[in-house]
Amino acid sequence: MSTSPSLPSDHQASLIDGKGFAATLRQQIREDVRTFHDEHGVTPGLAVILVGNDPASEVYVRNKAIQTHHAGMRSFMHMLPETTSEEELLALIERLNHDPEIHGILVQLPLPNGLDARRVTNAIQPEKDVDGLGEINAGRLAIGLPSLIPCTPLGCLLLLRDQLGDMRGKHAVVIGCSNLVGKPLALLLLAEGCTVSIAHIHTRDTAALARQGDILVVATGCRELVHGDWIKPGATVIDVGITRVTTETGKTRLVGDVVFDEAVKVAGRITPVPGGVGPMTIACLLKNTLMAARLLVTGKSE
Ligand SMILES: Nc1nc2c(c(=O)[nH]1)N[C@@H](CN(C=O)c1ccc(C(=O)N[C@@H](CCC(=O)O)C(=O)O)cc1)CN2
Ligand SMILES: [Mg+2]
Repeated sequence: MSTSPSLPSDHQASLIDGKGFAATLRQQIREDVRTFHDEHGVTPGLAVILVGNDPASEVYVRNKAIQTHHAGMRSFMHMLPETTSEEELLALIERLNHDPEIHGILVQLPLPNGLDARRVTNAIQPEKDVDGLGEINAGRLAIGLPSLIPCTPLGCLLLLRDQLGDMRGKHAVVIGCSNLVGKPLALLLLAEGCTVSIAHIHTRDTAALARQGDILVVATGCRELVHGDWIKPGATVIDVGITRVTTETGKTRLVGDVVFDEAVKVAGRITPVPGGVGPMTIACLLKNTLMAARLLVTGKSE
């Protein structure tokens, strides 16, 4: 791979510190939770449901519980066996929907085979759907109404706003069109005034499209898909991928969807993996939980 003639040969992108940004956001949320409690006498409560024993999911839900407590909110964990039926899961969600101490509910994904994620996610009361994955919140986002926004795309948006400010007129290329990240993020960037292109499995020349992006977001789950020569010199690159790989020495490390060592020589700014987008996901979950509590208690979002 050769670097662009428009960049000095020793060019290095600046790193977008998602870990630091998320820590600051969590501290702000902690203060807002205290103020909310002082004003309304209510402590926001988040219910997290994990079905089965996926090791990565177990780590994520444990971190969600720890960070919920740190933010001054109440955490309610429901660890269900792999054998849980859809009816049992739906019955639990129905109970949580009616529980006044619970303001946010999420079901950790992926669900074990045999459980219909769409049906389960849709059973969550839209006002408590802090993952923003139900059809009501997804539909509201699509038509530009206020909604609970999925946590990872919200995290990407907050990082991009912090880095770039006004994004009107910028060409944002989003590679990946999942309901969890790519599609909602494309809609959020459209609302920011970007011209948005979405690349997916059938896109003819993804590299050529990617090279047009002032902003390039990669959320495919396909490790190190994007090479340095896919990136427009000076572009802002957001790498959403997280894949754990085992090195020759037997140790494990995380890699993104972007070949970092190549991208860093071309991009203007880039999120590292780990420490980029990942930490924003849980910080934004806490933000959504406080927002849901505020809406449920006061009927207002601010
Ligand atoms: N119901 C949901 N399920 C899943 C979501 C989600 O938002 N809602 N997202 C992911 C998993 N996830 C949270 O649930 C998550 C992923 C990554 C991180 C994170 O902090 N990553 C770190 C690295 C952590 C590590 O060492 O493994 C980083 O990138 O720096 C937090 C949360 C799928 N499921
Ligand atoms: Mg490759």
